[in-house]
Amino acid sequence: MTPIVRTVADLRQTVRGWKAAGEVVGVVPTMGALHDGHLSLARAARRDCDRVITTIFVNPKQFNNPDDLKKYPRTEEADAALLATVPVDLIFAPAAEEVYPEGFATTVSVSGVSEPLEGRMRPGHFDGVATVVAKLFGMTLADRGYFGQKDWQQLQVVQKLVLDLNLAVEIVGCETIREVDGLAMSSRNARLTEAGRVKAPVLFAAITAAAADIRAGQSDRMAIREAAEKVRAAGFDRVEYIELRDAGTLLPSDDPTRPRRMLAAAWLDGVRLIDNIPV
Ligand SMILES: Nc1ncnc2c1ncn2[C@@H]1O[C@H](COP(=O)(O)OP(=O)(O)OP(=O)(O)O)[C@@H](O)[C@H]1O
Ligand SMILES: CC(C)(CO)[C@@H](O)C(=O)[O-]
Ligand code: BAL
Repeated sequence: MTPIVRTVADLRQTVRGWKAAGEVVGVVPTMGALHDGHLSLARAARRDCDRVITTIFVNPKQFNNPDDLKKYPRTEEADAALLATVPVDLIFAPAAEEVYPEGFATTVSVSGVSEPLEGRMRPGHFDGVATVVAKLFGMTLADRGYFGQKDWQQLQVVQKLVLDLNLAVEIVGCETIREVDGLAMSSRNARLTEAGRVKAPVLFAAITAAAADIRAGQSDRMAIREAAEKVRAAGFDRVEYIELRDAGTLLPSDDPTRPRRMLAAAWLDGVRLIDNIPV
């Protein structure tokens, strides 16, 4: 079974041994409740690195909604069994007090790219993410960090964090793993009702169609409006946003010569789903 380490001191001791032997260390940060999306990151790390650490930590600082934090699934035993199939070398699963001991007083805040979209809808969320990711890099001494494109804005925030703070971590963005019907895998999908699960793939289908229409010459605004209508007509409770943005800055972009990304967030069955695709 994969060793589960709970303290930074124990983690450091193991990793220092690896580093002394000249080994390259990869880290896959997660909040647990693992699925094939997470495992694809762990497998990518396994291919590239001598040693792979998966962190499992439901980071209270990035939850702007206390109910969401309370309901977040915790399935450590099943997670460890899945990670043993990759396999990874170590699971780091600290308690909240280990990560944020009494007197903890630092917040890492990445301006600009953190602000629109998810940043606007989930105030404080990316400060929590940037703070914990900076800490996880410091704790694990990783050479490479693996993140999913499903959380596209998070990936841009982490890239900027590493650039601005000169962190010696190479960030690897891994493509979104989907269910056969197109729904992006996500731990929160487990909270959908059976009927909701049937409707959920419409989000991906609608943005895929909109991106194709834009490439074929339809106006950005019209294509996005049609996508939002499809999502609502499928029975989603609310579309928070469907936006076409510059893929790097996440600012509005009407320049088709630059890489652009369509990003979406919508509520179904009281569950907030997000997705994004290149345009
Ligand atoms: N379907 C997926 N494909 C690729 N990477 C993914 C996928 N889902 C999550 N990841 C990545 O796994 C890492 C950990 O994500 P996290 O633990 O939040 O899982 P999640 O399924 O996205 O959960 P949530 O329901 O909170 O969105 C992140 O880098 C995230 O982008
Ligand atoms: C990167 C991360 C593990 C930080 O808590 C989290 O935001 C996530 O699971 O995507
Ligand atoms: N998958 C990003 C982490 C979060 O939703 O809080």
